[in-house]
Amino acid sequence: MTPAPDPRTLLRLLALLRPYRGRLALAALTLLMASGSVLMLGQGLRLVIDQGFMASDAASLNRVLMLLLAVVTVLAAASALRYYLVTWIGERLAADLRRQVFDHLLTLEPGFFESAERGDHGAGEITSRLTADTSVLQSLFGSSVSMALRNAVMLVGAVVLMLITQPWLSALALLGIPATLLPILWFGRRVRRLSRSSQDRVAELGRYAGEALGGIRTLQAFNHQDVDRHAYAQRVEDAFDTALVRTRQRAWLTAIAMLTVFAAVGIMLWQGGQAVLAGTLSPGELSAFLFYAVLAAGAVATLAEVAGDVQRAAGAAERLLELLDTQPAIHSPATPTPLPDPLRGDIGLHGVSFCYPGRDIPALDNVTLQIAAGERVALVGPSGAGKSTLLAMLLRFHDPDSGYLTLDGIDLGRLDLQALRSQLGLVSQEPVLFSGSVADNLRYGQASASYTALREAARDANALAFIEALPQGFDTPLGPGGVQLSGGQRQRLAIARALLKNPRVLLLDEATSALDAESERLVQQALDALMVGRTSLVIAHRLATVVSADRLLVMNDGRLLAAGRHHELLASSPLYRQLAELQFGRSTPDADQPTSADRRR
Ligand SMILES: Nc1ncnc2c1ncn2[C@@H]1O[C@H](COP(=O)(O)OP(=O)(O)OP(=O)(O)O)[C@@H](O)[C@H]1O
Repeated sequence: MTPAPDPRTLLRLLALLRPYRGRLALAALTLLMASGSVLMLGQGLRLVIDQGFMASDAASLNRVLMLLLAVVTVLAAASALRYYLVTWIGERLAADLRRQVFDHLLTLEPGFFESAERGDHGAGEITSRLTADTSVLQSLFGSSVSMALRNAVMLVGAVVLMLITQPWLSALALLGIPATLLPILWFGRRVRRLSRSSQDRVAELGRYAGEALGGIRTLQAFNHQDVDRHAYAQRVEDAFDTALVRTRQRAWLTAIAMLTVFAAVGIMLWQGGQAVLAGTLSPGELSAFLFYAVLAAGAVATLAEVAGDVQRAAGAAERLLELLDTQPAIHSPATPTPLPDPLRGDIGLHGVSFCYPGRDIPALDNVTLQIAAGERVALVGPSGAGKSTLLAMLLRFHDPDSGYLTLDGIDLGRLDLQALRSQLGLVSQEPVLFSGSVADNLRYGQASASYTALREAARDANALAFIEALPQGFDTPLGPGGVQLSGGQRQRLAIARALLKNPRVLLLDEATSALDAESERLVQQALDALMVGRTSLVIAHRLATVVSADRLLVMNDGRLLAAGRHHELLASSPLYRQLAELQFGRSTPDADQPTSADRRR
């Protein structure tokens, strides 16, 4: 059972409509005019029968028919305007909400989305709130609310007019309406529930097929077709069975609805007919009465249906408002400390500890570390040592549980978040490229970059040749439906993007993915160009970086175990020796290779 909607939620939704007060008032007016016109039709019917047909008065008949034509014209105009205004308001509300929610989502820290993915709602839940829940609200305000109001007005109007026409027959009708509607509503609810479960089954079919086709290479490589064919067939039959149950109920509903509605009309005709024969009711009055009774019954049925929609919408509204109420855990301070200009780019970690929510082992455990401006530092350590977490803390994707990080001696928490991030260039292991052209993706680094600047960055990142070989060069679309790039090409685009950003500090998560020797050389050259003159923290997976870094930091289980040059660590750190042996084999590379500091000299 859905809980009753919280009135505060509805009030907050109404607050969203405040800017559109004028249109709302106009919509209410057209609604009243349309409902009033419908009610007048009943009176028109009475006059046509009593003054036209029964009195055999052609002139009256014509007059009444002309009047009715005028009423119908008002009804048509008011209904069209009402439909337009109400739909406009619904669409506008959904558009406003979508923008508000998306803008707000962009301010939330990455951890929020990760915990939502791991949570019981499942991945994609937030995007579904953005599309599905806003659509529910759009249909609530775009039709359900106006339907409810229109039917409420008609119900009240019809009942009043029935009572005026014939009180005792009205009493009979008012008892008859619930008796007629109850079985219909009961069946209707069942059918709706079954429809929903039928839709769920069909959605499950879509999900299954999507996953199977999305992973078609793996599926075929493992000869999994028979299992999938069988599993899919079972789901299809499931969906069919559910649809059949629904159809059976729906067939019953149709029969019962026809039977009860016509029985009720029959009873009223019989009772009303007696009154007409006795001369206490005119034939026109009886017709108008029946018209109102059917109108009232229709209004009650619609109201019952809309009540369900409102409850569903209340759930959607609550979820959306909850999202809007989520405060970003990571934000800029009210009065941020300005970054020094020029920024040196030295970094400090002071007793930093951090544990991911829901994990009890710390990802970083009391790490203290100073990195000088311009220093090239490589982070090494086994998988899960906390290397990526350390980079993420510098970007303030997470804040430490204890301790603090500094840039040029200033606590990161005291800096404006955008100012901080504008000084950090991130090239991750599997760079994310967005839909849009190559140029659009490069301009993530610098929105206003000229074509010449793009070319220069691409050239320094060893990406120019392959970009120019693409069908439309810098304008080639990437992402879904666009051109697919290789791992090495993506990396070089990401490097060009970081070059355009021109940050003081570079955070590199080197690609471990199987780059061939040529791509690896091109990527490494590009990285070397990128690192010149900047403080760089590199998660090192590759031999070249390990030996050429100014300093290597050995991490394990979130702790910083040792720091030093390659040959120093070979002597002092058993873990490093072990890692080096794994990477280089028994024969370690020439320890006397020049470091970047040497190269600069
Ligand atoms: N988003 C997350 N939520 C929960 N735990 C996480 C998350 N990211 C990382 N961890 C955990 O934190 C620890 C450190 O992970 P981290 O990714 O920093 O290690 P790493 O040294 O970069 O490893 P790799 O070299 O494999 O990328 C691991 O135990 C990991 O399981």
